[in-house]
Amino acid sequence: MTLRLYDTSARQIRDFSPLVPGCVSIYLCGATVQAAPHIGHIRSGLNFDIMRRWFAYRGYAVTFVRNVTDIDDKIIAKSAEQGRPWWAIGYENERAFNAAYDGLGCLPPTYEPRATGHIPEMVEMMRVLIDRGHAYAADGNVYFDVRSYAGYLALSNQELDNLLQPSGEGETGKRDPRDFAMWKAAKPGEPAWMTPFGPGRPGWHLECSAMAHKYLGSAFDIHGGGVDLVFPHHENEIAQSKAYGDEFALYWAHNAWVTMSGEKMSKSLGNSVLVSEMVKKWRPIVLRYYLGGPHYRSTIEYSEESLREAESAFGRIEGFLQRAGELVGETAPAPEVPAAFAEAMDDDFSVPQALAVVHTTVRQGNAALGESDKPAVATAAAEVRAMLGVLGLDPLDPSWASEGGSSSELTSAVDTLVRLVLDQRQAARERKDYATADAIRDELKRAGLAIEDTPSGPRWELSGE
Ligand SMILES: Nc1ncnc2c1ncn2[C@@H]1O[C@H](COP(=O)(O)OP(=O)(O)OP(=O)(O)O)[C@@H](O)[C@H]1O
Ligand SMILES: [Zn+2]
Repeated sequence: MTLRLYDTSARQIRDFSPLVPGCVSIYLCGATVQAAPHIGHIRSGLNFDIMRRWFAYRGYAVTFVRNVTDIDDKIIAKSAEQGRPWWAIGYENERAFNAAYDGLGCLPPTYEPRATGHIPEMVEMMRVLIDRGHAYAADGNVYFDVRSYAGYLALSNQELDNLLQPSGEGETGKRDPRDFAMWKAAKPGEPAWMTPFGPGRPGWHLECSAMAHKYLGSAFDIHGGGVDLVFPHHENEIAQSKAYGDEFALYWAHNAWVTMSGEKMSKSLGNSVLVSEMVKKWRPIVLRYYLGGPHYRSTIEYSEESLREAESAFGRIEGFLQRAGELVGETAPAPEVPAAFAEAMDDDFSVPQALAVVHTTVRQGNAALGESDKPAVATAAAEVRAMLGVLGLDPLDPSWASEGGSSSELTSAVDTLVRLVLDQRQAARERKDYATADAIRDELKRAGLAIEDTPSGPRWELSGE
C-alpha cells in the first residue's frame, strides 16, 4: 500500500515517493514569535506532527524542520511599543509556543532553527541571486525580480499580469511593484545586520529558503504550512530557492484554518483563543483530539459545542480503556494498527476515517466487556492503544502522565481515596444505615464523581458536572 498525499502544487493526491528511500524530510513554516500561540497555530503544528508520526510508523526515518521567525515587522513594532528589545519579545513567545506544542503532545522537531541565526546563509543566497540576475539591490533593500523566474505563481495558479501586489512601507527602488523584498534596509533605531548591500534585516521569505537549504539540502520531500502561506510566502520561497538552483520541495502540504465566524483565527484580527487559556478549561489531550481529529484540509470552525462533542467522543474511548483495564489489567499497545486504520492514514492522512476505526473497535470492545470476554477485551484495548498512539492520543502513554485530571498517578491516588469512602458506604449499607450510605453517595456526587454499582463492585468516574 502506497502512502498518498494531496500536493497543493499538483492540485491532486499523489503517491508519495521519497527522494531517498526509507527517509522523509519535511520543512514546516513555524511561528512568527510576536505573540503567544492561538489554537490555529497549534493546529498547524499538530497536523504535521500527526503526519510525521504516521511516516515514522510506516518505517521512514523522519527529518522534521520547523523554523522560528524571530525577527519581523510585528516583533519590531511590539518591541518599540513595550520598550523592550526585540529578542525579549521573541524568546518569550517562542517559549509560549514550545509550551503549547509540548502540552498538546507534538514531538519536538529534529531541528528548530531561528531566522536570526542564519544571516550569513541568507547573504550568500542573495549574492548568488544578484549575480545571476534574479535579484537586485536598491536603496539598501534587496528585491527579487519576479519576471526573471518563469515558474513564478505556479503553486497558487495565478497570472503575474493579474497580480496586484502593493509595495510595503519603505520598499523604494523597485523595478516592478510585484517584485518582493528579500532583505529590508534598516530604519533608524531598528535591529540591523551588516551585509554587502548595507545594514538591514531579512524578509520572511528569504529566511525559509535559506534554512530549508541549510538543513534539508537542495531538494527535500515535503514543505508545509497553513493554507494562508501558499501566496505570497511559499511562492516567494519557491522563486528564490529554484532561481538559486535548488530543486526545493517535491510535495506541498497545507493545513486548513481554525476559523471563528468563518474568518481565519488570527492574532492580527484579534479573534484568537490562546492555547494557554484553552488548557485551563479543557484537558490538553481533549484539545489535541479536537484540533487533530478533523482532516487537515478541512476548516475547523471554533465552537464550545464542538469541543464538548470532542470531549465526550474522546471520553467514550478513554472510558473503554479504563473499564478494559479493570477487567484485564493494563494492555500494551498492539504491534500493528488494524488494516482499515492504516488504509485511512495512507490515504492523505484521513484522520476522521482512522478515528472511525478507533470508535468501531471501542464499540466491539464494549460489547466484549458486556460479555466479560477477556481475550476480546484485551485485543480491542491493545488495538485502540496502538491506533491512539500513532495519533499521539493514547491516554495511557507515559507522555500524558503529567496531564491534569487524567494522569495515571493522580487517577490511582483518587481511586484509592474513593474506594476508602465507598468501603464506608458499603459498611453503612450492611448495617442498614441507608441515610449515611446515601449521604456518602451525594457527597461524592457533589465532588463530581458518578458511582455505578456493578456486579464486580462499585465503579466511579468523573461525571463532568
Ligand atoms: N487560524 C489558523 N488556522 C490554521 N493554521 C494557522 C492559523 N493561523 C496561523 N496558522 C499557521 O500557523 C503557522 C505559524 O503562523 P505565523 O506565526 O506565521 O502566524 P500568522 O499566520 O501570522 O498568524 P496571525 O494571523 O495570527 O498573525 C503557519 O503555518 C500558519 O499558516
Ligand atoms: Zn516559511
